[in-house]
Amino acid sequence: MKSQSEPTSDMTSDVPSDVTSDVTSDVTSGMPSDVTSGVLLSVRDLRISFDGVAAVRGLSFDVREREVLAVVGESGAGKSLAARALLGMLPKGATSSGTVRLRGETDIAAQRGRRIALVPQDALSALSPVHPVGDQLAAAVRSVAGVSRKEARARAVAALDRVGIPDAVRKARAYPHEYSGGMRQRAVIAMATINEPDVVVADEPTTALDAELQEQVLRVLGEQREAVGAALVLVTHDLGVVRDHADRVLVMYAGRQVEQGPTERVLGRPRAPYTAGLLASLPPDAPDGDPRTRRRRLPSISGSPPTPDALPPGCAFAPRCPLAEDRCHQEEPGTWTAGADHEVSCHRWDEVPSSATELFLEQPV
Ligand SMILES: Nc1ncnc2c1ncn2[C@@H]1O[C@H](COP(=O)(O)OP(=O)(O)OP(=O)(O)O)[C@@H](O)[C@H]1O
Repeated sequence: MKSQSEPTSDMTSDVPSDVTSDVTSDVTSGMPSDVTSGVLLSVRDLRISFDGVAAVRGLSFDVREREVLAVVGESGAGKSLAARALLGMLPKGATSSGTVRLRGETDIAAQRGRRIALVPQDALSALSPVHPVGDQLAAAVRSVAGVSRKEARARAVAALDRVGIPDAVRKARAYPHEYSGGMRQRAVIAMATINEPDVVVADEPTTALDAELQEQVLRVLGEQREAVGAALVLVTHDLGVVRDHADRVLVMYAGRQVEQGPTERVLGRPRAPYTAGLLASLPPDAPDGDPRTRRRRLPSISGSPPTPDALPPGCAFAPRCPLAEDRCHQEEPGTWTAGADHEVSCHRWDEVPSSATELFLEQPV
């Protein structure tokens, strides 16, 4: 017998009800070409501000069918805001413009939980503490598919089993606080993928976990999104994760795109000094870290990113950039094509050396 009300059917419903989804308000007219070009999700000139201060400043990118797009950058770059905009889940006080289209549709909020789903940083925020996990998954199923309670329940247990929750029948009856951190994050992945969405947005999904669990959870996320054929937008500050898991990468700094393109191209031959700086900062013990960093002290990009209300003139990265020259401090760079499907926003992109990480390495002692 159930004494509590039905659990929420939408994993995003724990988000404050004051979220806005006005990002879709500026709808491009005409027939969306992305519907026929393998582009699932199309973002154009996304801008997000708080009290007139711009935190995301004109972001455009596409997510294609089944691809993994990583969004990477330091803290405050605007990654989470951009990710939330994809789901029509901006925080209170945010104003936005630009276009987000999912398979040509602009009413993203209506598609949340079915065609697009979130794996948040903190699993507890996605799960109700007062309902058993299995009930929450079953409710998510019933919100989309006209199936019986029994069938929804069976799908919930199967989903928990698929993400590697041992004794899924019993665990389905347990509450979130009875799960370990890693298990909770698996349950949230099960929740995000149970309705076979087209796109999963994972916002730093392993931040709260230790290193071993991080790898496990990323593996499970990869397996599940492949199993349901979804694309994945993976927000991370870790280029090691990008290299291991992403087909394409969007590098952000101070609310703007710095560089985007296929992971191999962007990390193999970064054209923006900022990307090179992030690469040079990969820990020396990272399996794919630049071997040169192992011989020297771990470098980092000196200084810290500006806050949105204190952006420097010109390129926001210029004060930290070893290649900055006068115009970098005066004019914001446009966007150039550096190769097939490879864009860069840097005045000096074609002068960045092939050994760009060297720009940030300390000299041997
Ligand atoms: N609710 C909010 N109210 C006011 N400003 C906000 C709010 N959320 C974000 N911002 C501003 O937007 C900036 C970008 O935030 P965002 O969370 O997208 O950064 P991020 O790149 O995801 O960083 P992190 O890796 O630390 O999560 C913040 O530094 C802050 O200045």
